[in-house]
Amino acid sequence: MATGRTHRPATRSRGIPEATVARLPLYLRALTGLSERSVPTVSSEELAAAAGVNSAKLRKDFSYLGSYGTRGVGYDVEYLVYQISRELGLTQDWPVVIVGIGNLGAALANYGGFASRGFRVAALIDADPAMAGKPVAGMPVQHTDDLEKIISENGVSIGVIATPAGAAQQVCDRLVAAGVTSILNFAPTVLSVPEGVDVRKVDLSIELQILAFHEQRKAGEEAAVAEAAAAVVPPVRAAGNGRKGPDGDMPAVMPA
Ligand SMILES: NC(=O)c1ccc[n+]([C@@H]2O[C@H](COP(=O)([O-])OP(=O)(O)OC[C@H]3O[C@@H](n4cnc5c(N)ncnc54)[C@H](O)[C@@H]3O)[C@@H](O)[C@H]2O)c1
Repeated sequence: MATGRTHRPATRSRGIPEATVARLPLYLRALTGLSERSVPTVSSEELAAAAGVNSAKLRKDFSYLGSYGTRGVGYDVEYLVYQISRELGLTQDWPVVIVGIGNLGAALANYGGFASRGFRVAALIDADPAMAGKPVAGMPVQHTDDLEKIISENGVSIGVIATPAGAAQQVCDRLVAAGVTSILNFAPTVLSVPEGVDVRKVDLSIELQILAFHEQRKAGEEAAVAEAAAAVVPPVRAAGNGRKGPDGDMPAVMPA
């Protein structure tokens, strides 16, 4: 659901294409589910179905990791979890700051899924002085005045922006100047960043608009099918025994 804007080339330095990198979290999520259920091995077909990916694509993706599975047995779930986590850099802890602790920022701060995936929320930052010191998700909100200090003291390289759109570029510039090199942007605006800084944009309304497009197309197709059905001339009854078939009007024996 994230749409990426990145300054990296389409193929990463270690030869793993960006499209493969984008699918690794899907495999990891499916594998984590299997691991939690203590499933020891999984076939490429099963894993592909669980991740919502084509199995040939999955095998090709895993070949970049040097993982080929064992014929008749499949892939070792735990080892694959380790391999993908290592490839994504999740075997280390990533401190993250969230800037803009309104409705969305607070919801993100309260989301337990970051920590379980190796992302530690190191600080919550907001420009509203009235929020400073107030606890959200068990942490005191800190004022933007201290943004640079917080980034440097916590060695933060990933920043999450959940401010209004009008403030996002300025927040982004400060994060980048303070040393952040990856940004997850929830604000509905396009951010400009220097070379070497990765930006991922999440916009649920864009996802909904895409679904609306498909809904509209489905409705159009249904209308066309209904129109075509209405236009069909009833079949001519076969000359012959005059008996009706099991479908009522249809003759039991269709004319050649
Ligand atoms: N991507 C999505 O799918 C999605 C979904 C919901 C909201 N949003 C966007 O997320 C953003 C936040 O939405 P919300 O409903 O939480 O808004 P909100 O008004 O509840 O919260 C915004 C917070 O940002 C703070 N803020 C404002 N300027 C700031 C600055 N310069 N530095 C630091 N903090 C600052 C405010 O004090 C406030 O606490 C909006 O841009 C909204 O459009 C995106």
